[in-house]
Amino acid sequence: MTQIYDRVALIGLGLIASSMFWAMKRNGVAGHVAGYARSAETRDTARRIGLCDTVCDTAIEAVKDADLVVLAVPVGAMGQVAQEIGPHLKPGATLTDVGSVKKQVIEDVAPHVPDTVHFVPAHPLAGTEHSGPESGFATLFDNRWCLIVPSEGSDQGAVDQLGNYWKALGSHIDVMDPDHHDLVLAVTSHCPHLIAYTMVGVADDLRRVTDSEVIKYSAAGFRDFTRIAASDPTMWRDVFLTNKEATLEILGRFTEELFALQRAIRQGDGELLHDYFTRTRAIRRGIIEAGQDTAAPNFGRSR
Ligand SMILES: NC(=O)c1ccc[n+]([C@@H]2O[C@H](COP(=O)([O-])OP(=O)(O)OC[C@H]3O[C@@H](n4cnc5c(N)ncnc54)[C@H](O)[C@@H]3O)[C@@H](O)[C@H]2O)c1
Ligand SMILES: O=C(O)C(=O)C[C@]1(C(=O)O)C=C[C@@H](O)C=C1
Repeated sequence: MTQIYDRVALIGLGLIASSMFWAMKRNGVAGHVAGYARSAETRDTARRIGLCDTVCDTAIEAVKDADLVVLAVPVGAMGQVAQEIGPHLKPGATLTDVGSVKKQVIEDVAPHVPDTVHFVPAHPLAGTEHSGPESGFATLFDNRWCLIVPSEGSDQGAVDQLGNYWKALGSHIDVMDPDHHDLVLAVTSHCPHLIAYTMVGVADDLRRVTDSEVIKYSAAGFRDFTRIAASDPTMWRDVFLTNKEATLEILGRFTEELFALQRAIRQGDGELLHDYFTRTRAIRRGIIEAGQDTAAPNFGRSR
Protein backbone atom coordinates (compact mmCIF):
# COMPACT_ATOMS: atom_id res chain seq x y z
CA MET A 1 0.00 0.00 0.00
CA THR A 2 1.40 3.39 -1.05
CA GLN A 3 -1.15 6.06 -0.21
CA ILE A 4 -0.03 9.37 -1.75
CA TYR A 5 -3.22 11.44 -1.46
CA ASP A 6 -6.13 11.07 0.93
CA ARG A 7 -8.90 12.29 -1.41
CA VAL A 8 -8.68 12.39 -5.23
CA ALA A 9 -11.26 13.77 -7.70
CA LEU A 10 -11.38 12.66 -11.34
CA ILE A 11 -13.14 15.05 -13.73
CA GLY A 12 -14.07 13.26 -16.97
CA LEU A 13 -14.44 9.49 -16.72
CA GLY A 14 -12.93 8.10 -19.91
CA LEU A 15 -9.99 5.84 -20.76
CA ILE A 16 -7.35 7.74 -18.80
CA ALA A 17 -9.40 8.56 -15.68
CA SER A 18 -10.82 5.04 -15.43
CA SER A 19 -7.34 3.52 -15.83
CA MET A 20 -6.07 5.88 -13.10
CA PHE A 21 -8.89 4.75 -10.83
CA TRP A 22 -8.17 1.02 -11.28
CA ALA A 23 -4.41 1.64 -10.87
CA MET A 24 -5.05 3.67 -7.68
CA LYS A 25 -7.18 0.85 -6.27
CA ARG A 26 -4.62 -1.79 -7.20
CA ASN A 27 -1.87 -0.05 -5.20
CA GLY A 28 -3.87 1.80 -2.52
CA VAL A 29 -2.64 5.13 -3.90
CA ALA A 30 -5.66 7.15 -2.70
CA GLY A 31 -7.96 6.91 0.29
CA HIS A 32 -11.14 8.00 -1.49
CA VAL A 33 -11.79 8.71 -5.17
CA ALA A 34 -14.70 10.87 -6.33
CA GLY A 35 -15.60 11.11 -10.01
CA TYR A 36 -17.65 13.33 -12.27
CA ALA A 37 -18.56 13.05 -15.95
CA ARG A 38 -20.64 15.49 -17.95
CA SER A 39 -23.15 13.00 -19.33
CA ALA A 40 -25.66 11.21 -17.11
CA GLU A 41 -25.12 8.08 -19.20
CA THR A 42 -21.40 8.01 -18.36
CA ARG A 43 -22.15 8.60 -14.67
CA ASP A 44 -24.66 5.69 -14.73
CA THR A 45 -22.09 3.42 -16.39
CA ALA A 46 -19.48 4.43 -13.81
CA ARG A 47 -21.86 3.58 -10.94
CA ARG A 48 -22.75 0.23 -12.56
CA ILE A 49 -19.12 -0.90 -12.97
CA GLY A 50 -17.90 0.48 -9.62
CA LEU A 51 -15.72 3.15 -11.19
CA CYS A 52 -14.94 5.62 -8.35
CA ASP A 53 -15.88 5.36 -4.67
CA THR A 54 -18.42 8.14 -5.23
CA VAL A 55 -19.84 9.34 -8.56
CA CYS A 56 -21.05 12.94 -8.23
CA ASP A 57 -23.66 14.75 -10.32
CA THR A 58 -21.64 17.98 -10.43
CA ALA A 59 -17.95 18.75 -10.82
CA ILE A 60 -18.19 21.15 -7.86
CA GLU A 61 -19.39 18.36 -5.57
CA ALA A 62 -16.60 16.04 -6.81
CA VAL A 63 -13.74 18.48 -6.09
CA LYS A 64 -14.98 19.43 -2.61
CA ASP A 65 -12.28 18.47 -0.05
CA ALA A 66 -10.10 16.78 -2.72
CA ASP A 67 -6.33 16.89 -2.15
CA LEU A 68 -5.69 16.07 -5.82
CA VAL A 69 -8.02 17.07 -8.67
CA VAL A 70 -7.33 15.52 -12.10
CA LEU A 71 -8.74 17.10 -15.26
CA ALA A 72 -9.17 14.17 -17.67
CA VAL A 73 -11.38 15.76 -20.35
CA PRO A 74 -10.47 16.58 -23.98
CA VAL A 75 -7.88 19.38 -24.09
CA GLY A 76 -10.37 21.83 -25.64
CA ALA A 77 -12.62 21.52 -22.56
CA MET A 78 -9.95 21.99 -19.85
CA GLY A 79 -10.32 25.78 -19.50
CA GLN A 80 -14.08 25.70 -19.16
CA VAL A 81 -13.93 22.94 -16.51
CA ALA A 82 -11.21 24.82 -14.59
CA GLN A 83 -13.36 27.95 -14.60
CA GLU A 84 -16.25 25.98 -13.14
CA ILE A 85 -14.34 24.26 -10.34
CA GLY A 86 -11.67 26.93 -9.59
CA PRO A 87 -13.52 28.73 -6.78
CA HIS A 88 -14.41 25.40 -5.11
CA LEU A 89 -10.91 23.90 -4.86
CA LYS A 90 -9.61 23.24 -1.37
CA PRO A 91 -6.76 25.54 -0.25
CA GLY A 92 -3.50 23.56 -0.41
CA ALA A 93 -4.88 21.12 -3.00
CA THR A 94 -3.04 20.17 -6.20
CA LEU A 95 -4.78 20.58 -9.55
CA THR A 96 -3.33 18.53 -12.42
CA ASP A 97 -4.41 17.46 -15.90
CA VAL A 98 -3.55 14.58 -18.23
CA GLY A 99 -3.97 16.46 -21.52
CA SER A 100 -1.92 15.50 -24.57
CA VAL A 101 -1.00 19.15 -25.20
CA LYS A 102 0.54 21.33 -22.51
CA LYS A 103 1.13 24.96 -23.59
CA GLN A 104 -2.47 25.74 -24.53
CA VAL A 105 -3.88 23.81 -21.57
CA ILE A 106 -1.69 25.83 -19.19
CA GLU A 107 -2.84 29.07 -20.84
CA ASP A 108 -6.49 28.01 -20.57
CA VAL A 109 -6.41 26.60 -17.01
CA ALA A 110 -3.91 28.77 -15.07
CA PRO A 111 -6.09 31.94 -14.95
CA HIS A 112 -8.78 29.99 -13.07
CA VAL A 113 -6.50 28.49 -10.39
CA PRO A 114 -6.67 30.29 -7.02
CA ASP A 115 -3.36 31.35 -5.40
CA THR A 116 -3.92 28.83 -2.63
CA VAL A 117 -3.94 25.86 -5.07
CA HIS A 118 -0.89 24.21 -6.74
CA PHE A 119 -1.30 23.71 -10.49
CA VAL A 120 1.02 20.94 -11.78
CA PRO A 121 0.23 19.82 -15.35
CA ALA A 122 1.22 16.30 -16.44
CA HIS A 123 0.88 13.90 -19.37
CA PRO A 124 0.97 10.10 -19.12
CA LEU A 125 2.42 8.70 -22.35
CA ALA A 126 0.08 5.73 -22.44
CA GLY A 127 -3.21 5.11 -24.15
CA THR A 128 -5.15 2.97 -26.57
CA GLU A 129 -7.56 3.64 -29.43
CA HIS A 130 -10.49 3.02 -27.05
CA SER A 131 -12.36 5.65 -25.08
CA GLY A 132 -15.06 5.94 -22.43
CA PRO A 133 -15.50 4.71 -18.84
CA GLU A 134 -15.41 0.99 -19.70
CA SER A 135 -12.13 1.14 -21.63
CA GLY A 136 -9.78 1.62 -18.66
CA PHE A 137 -7.50 -0.98 -17.08
CA ALA A 138 -5.13 -0.95 -14.10
CA THR A 139 -1.92 -1.77 -15.98
CA LEU A 140 -2.16 0.99 -18.60
CA PHE A 141 0.58 3.11 -16.99
CA ASP A 142 2.92 0.30 -15.99
CA ASN A 143 6.47 0.93 -17.18
CA ARG A 144 5.39 3.93 -19.29
CA TRP A 145 6.54 7.54 -19.02
CA CYS A 146 4.58 10.31 -17.38
CA LEU A 147 5.86 13.80 -18.15
CA ILE A 148 5.41 16.37 -15.40
CA VAL A 149 5.26 19.89 -16.82
CA PRO A 150 5.38 22.31 -13.87
CA SER A 151 3.92 25.72 -14.57
CA GLU A 152 5.75 28.89 -13.60
CA GLY A 153 6.23 29.08 -9.85
CA SER A 154 4.91 25.53 -9.20
CA ASP A 155 5.53 24.49 -5.59
CA GLN A 156 8.35 21.89 -5.48
CA GLY A 157 6.63 19.88 -2.75
CA ALA A 158 3.49 19.61 -4.89
CA VAL A 159 5.56 18.64 -7.97
CA ASP A 160 7.38 15.92 -6.00
CA GLN A 161 4.13 14.57 -4.56
CA LEU A 162 2.55 14.33 -8.01
CA GLY A 163 5.69 12.58 -9.29
CA ASN A 164 5.41 10.05 -6.45
CA TYR A 165 1.74 9.55 -7.32
CA TRP A 166 2.55 8.66 -10.96
CA LYS A 167 5.34 6.35 -9.81
CA ALA A 168 2.84 4.63 -7.52
CA LEU A 169 0.57 4.15 -10.58
CA GLY A 170 3.45 2.28 -12.25
CA SER A 171 5.08 4.99 -14.41
CA HIS A 172 8.54 6.45 -14.80
CA ILE A 173 8.56 10.22 -14.53
CA ASP A 174 10.42 13.03 -16.21
CA VAL A 175 10.09 16.81 -16.02
CA MET A 176 9.78 18.90 -19.19
CA ASP A 177 8.88 22.47 -20.13
CA PRO A 178 5.62 23.04 -22.08
CA ASP A 179 7.13 24.18 -25.42
CA HIS A 180 9.54 21.28 -25.56
CA HIS A 181 6.77 18.86 -24.55
CA ASP A 182 4.52 20.01 -27.38
CA LEU A 183 7.30 19.74 -29.98
CA VAL A 184 8.40 16.27 -28.84
CA LEU A 185 4.80 15.02 -28.79
CA ALA A 186 4.14 16.51 -32.24
CA VAL A 187 6.93 14.21 -33.53
CA THR A 188 6.23 11.09 -31.49
CA SER A 189 2.44 11.09 -31.23
CA HIS A 190 0.46 13.87 -32.90
CA CYS A 191 1.86 13.73 -36.45
CA PRO A 192 1.97 9.90 -36.51
CA HIS A 193 -1.74 9.93 -35.65
CA LEU A 194 -2.47 12.41 -38.46
CA ILE A 195 -0.51 10.25 -40.90
CA ALA A 196 -2.46 7.16 -39.81
CA TYR A 197 -5.78 9.01 -40.19
CA THR A 198 -4.71 10.13 -43.68
CA MET A 199 -3.50 6.70 -44.81
CA VAL A 200 -6.72 5.03 -43.73
CA GLY A 201 -8.67 7.79 -45.49
CA VAL A 202 -6.70 7.16 -48.69
CA ALA A 203 -7.37 3.44 -48.42
CA ASP A 204 -11.04 4.11 -47.94
CA ASP A 205 -11.12 6.21 -51.14
CA LEU A 206 -9.31 3.42 -52.93
CA ARG A 207 -11.71 0.84 -51.58
CA ARG A 208 -14.47 2.33 -53.66
CA VAL A 209 -12.32 1.56 -56.69
CA THR A 210 -11.09 -1.87 -55.73
CA ASP A 211 -14.26 -3.09 -54.06
CA SER A 212 -13.01 -3.98 -50.55
CA GLU A 213 -9.64 -5.49 -51.58
CA VAL A 214 -7.83 -2.93 -49.40
CA ILE A 215 -9.42 -4.19 -46.23
CA LYS A 216 -9.53 -7.84 -47.27
CA TYR A 217 -5.81 -8.05 -48.00
CA SER A 218 -4.59 -5.49 -45.49
CA ALA A 219 -1.19 -6.35 -44.09
CA ALA A 220 -0.02 -5.88 -40.51
CA GLY A 221 1.44 -2.40 -41.06
CA PHE A 222 -1.82 -1.09 -42.45
CA ARG A 223 -3.82 -2.78 -39.69
CA ASP A 224 -1.72 -0.89 -37.14
CA PHE A 225 -2.66 2.31 -38.98
CA THR A 226 -6.36 1.41 -38.74
CA ARG A 227 -5.99 0.86 -34.97
CA ILE A 228 -4.48 4.31 -34.51
CA ALA A 229 -7.05 5.87 -36.86
CA ALA A 230 -9.84 4.46 -34.69
CA SER A 231 -8.82 6.81 -31.85
CA ASP A 232 -11.35 9.21 -30.37
CA PRO A 233 -12.31 11.97 -32.88
CA THR A 234 -13.02 14.65 -30.23
CA MET A 235 -9.74 14.08 -28.42
CA TRP A 236 -7.69 14.25 -31.61
CA ARG A 237 -9.56 17.21 -33.10
CA ASP A 238 -8.67 19.11 -29.92
CA VAL A 239 -5.03 17.96 -29.99
CA PHE A 240 -4.47 19.37 -33.49
CA LEU A 241 -6.35 22.60 -32.82
CA THR A 242 -4.37 23.26 -29.63
CA ASN A 243 -0.91 22.10 -30.78
CA LYS A 244 -1.16 23.87 -34.11
CA GLU A 245 2.31 25.45 -34.22
CA ALA A 246 4.36 22.33 -33.42
CA THR A 247 2.31 19.94 -35.58
CA LEU A 248 2.47 22.29 -38.58
CA GLU A 249 6.26 22.60 -38.11
CA ILE A 250 6.73 18.81 -38.05
CA LEU A 251 4.25 18.20 -40.88
CA GLY A 252 6.23 20.68 -43.01
CA ARG A 253 9.40 18.67 -42.46
CA PHE A 254 7.55 15.41 -43.05
CA THR A 255 6.20 16.64 -46.37
CA GLU A 256 9.69 17.67 -47.54
CA GLU A 257 11.07 14.20 -46.73
CA LEU A 258 8.10 12.54 -48.41
CA PHE A 259 8.67 14.56 -51.58
CA ALA A 260 12.36 13.57 -51.54
CA LEU A 261 11.43 9.89 -51.33
CA GLN A 262 8.73 10.36 -53.98
CA ARG A 263 11.32 11.87 -56.34
CA ALA A 264 13.75 9.02 -55.61
CA ILE A 265 11.08 6.49 -56.55
CA ARG A 266 10.21 8.36 -59.76
CA GLN A 267 13.89 8.66 -60.72
CA GLY A 268 14.68 5.07 -59.77
CA ASP A 269 17.24 6.26 -57.18
CA GLY A 270 17.63 2.97 -55.32
CA GLU A 271 20.74 4.16 -53.48
CA LEU A 272 18.88 7.03 -51.83
CA LEU A 273 16.02 4.75 -50.79
CA HIS A 274 18.40 2.09 -49.45
CA ASP A 275 20.46 4.61 -47.48
CA TYR A 276 17.33 6.18 -46.04
CA PHE A 277 15.84 2.87 -44.92
CA THR A 278 19.20 1.78 -43.47
CA ARG A 279 19.28 4.94 -41.36
CA THR A 280 15.73 4.45 -40.07
CA ARG A 281 16.37 0.77 -39.30
CA ALA A 282 19.40 1.79 -37.20
CA ILE A 283 17.19 4.20 -35.22
CA ARG A 284 14.75 1.40 -34.34
CA ARG A 285 17.55 -1.00 -33.42
CA GLY A 286 19.16 1.69 -31.26
CA ILE A 287 15.90 2.07 -29.33
CA ILE A 288 15.69 -1.69 -28.71
CA GLU A 289 19.36 -1.96 -27.69
CA ALA A 290 18.96 0.92 -25.23
CA GLY A 291 16.07 -1.04 -23.68
CA GLN A 292 13.72 1.88 -24.30
CA ASP A 293 10.92 0.10 -26.11
CA THR A 294 8.50 0.76 -23.27
CA ALA A 295 5.68 1.16 -25.80
CA ALA A 296 5.12 -2.55 -26.15
CA PRO A 297 1.42 -3.45 -25.98
CA ASN A 298 0.07 -3.89 -22.46
CA PHE A 299 -0.53 -7.56 -21.95
CA GLY A 300 -2.44 -9.08 -19.06
CA ARG A 301 -4.94 -6.24 -18.81
CA SER A 302 -7.00 -6.32 -15.71
CA ARG A 303 -9.16 -3.93 -13.80
N1 LIG B 1 -6.44 8.30 -25.11
C1 LIG B 1 -5.15 8.46 -25.03
O1 LIG B 1 -4.41 7.72 -25.67
C2 LIG B 1 -4.58 9.53 -24.14
C3 LIG B 1 -3.30 9.35 -23.60
C4 LIG B 1 -2.79 10.34 -22.75
C5 LIG B 1 -3.53 11.47 -22.47
N2 LIG B 1 -4.76 11.63 -23.03
C6 LIG B 1 -5.52 12.85 -22.70
O2 LIG B 1 -6.36 12.53 -21.64
C7 LIG B 1 -7.58 13.27 -21.71
C8 LIG B 1 -8.75 12.31 -21.66
O3 LIG B 1 -8.64 11.41 -22.73
P1 LIG B 1 -9.40 9.99 -22.71
O4 LIG B 1 -8.69 9.14 -23.70
O5 LIG B 1 -9.59 9.51 -21.33
O6 LIG B 1 -10.78 10.45 -23.35
P2 LIG B 1 -12.22 9.76 -23.27
O7 LIG B 1 -12.95 10.21 -24.49
O8 LIG B 1 -12.12 8.31 -23.02
O9 LIG B 1 -12.84 10.47 -21.98
C9 LIG B 1 -13.07 11.84 -21.90
C10 LIG B 1 -14.15 12.08 -20.87
O10 LIG B 1 -14.36 13.48 -20.71
C11 LIG B 1 -15.76 13.75 -20.72
N3 LIG B 1 -15.96 15.14 -21.13
C12 LIG B 1 -15.84 15.70 -22.35
N4 LIG B 1 -16.06 17.02 -22.29
C13 LIG B 1 -16.33 17.29 -20.99
C14 LIG B 1 -16.66 18.46 -20.28
N5 LIG B 1 -16.75 19.64 -20.89
N6 LIG B 1 -16.89 18.38 -18.94
C15 LIG B 1 -16.82 17.20 -18.28
N7 LIG B 1 -16.52 16.05 -18.91
C16 LIG B 1 -16.28 16.11 -20.25
C17 LIG B 1 -16.30 12.73 -21.71
O11 LIG B 1 -17.68 12.55 -21.54
C18 LIG B 1 -15.51 11.49 -21.29
O12 LIG B 1 -16.07 10.88 -20.15
C19 LIG B 1 -7.49 14.10 -22.99
O13 LIG B 1 -7.12 15.41 -22.66
C20 LIG B 1 -6.40 13.41 -23.78
O14 LIG B 1 -5.72 14.33 -24.62
C21 LIG B 1 -5.31 10.67 -23.81
O1 LIG C 1 -1.09 3.72 -27.85
C1 LIG C 1 -1.93 4.46 -28.34
O2 LIG C 1 -2.94 4.05 -28.87
C2 LIG C 1 -1.73 5.90 -28.26
O3 LIG C 1 -2.08 6.55 -29.20
C3 LIG C 1 -1.19 6.51 -27.04
C4 LIG C 1 -0.64 7.92 -27.15
C5 LIG C 1 0.55 7.91 -28.13
O4 LIG C 1 0.48 8.53 -29.19
O5 LIG C 1 1.53 7.26 -27.82
C6 LIG C 1 -1.69 8.85 -27.61
C7 LIG C 1 -1.86 10.07 -27.09
C8 LIG C 1 -1.20 10.48 -25.90
O6 LIG C 1 -1.37 11.72 -25.47
C9 LIG C 1 -0.29 9.57 -25.33
C10 LIG C 1 -0.14 8.32 -25.83
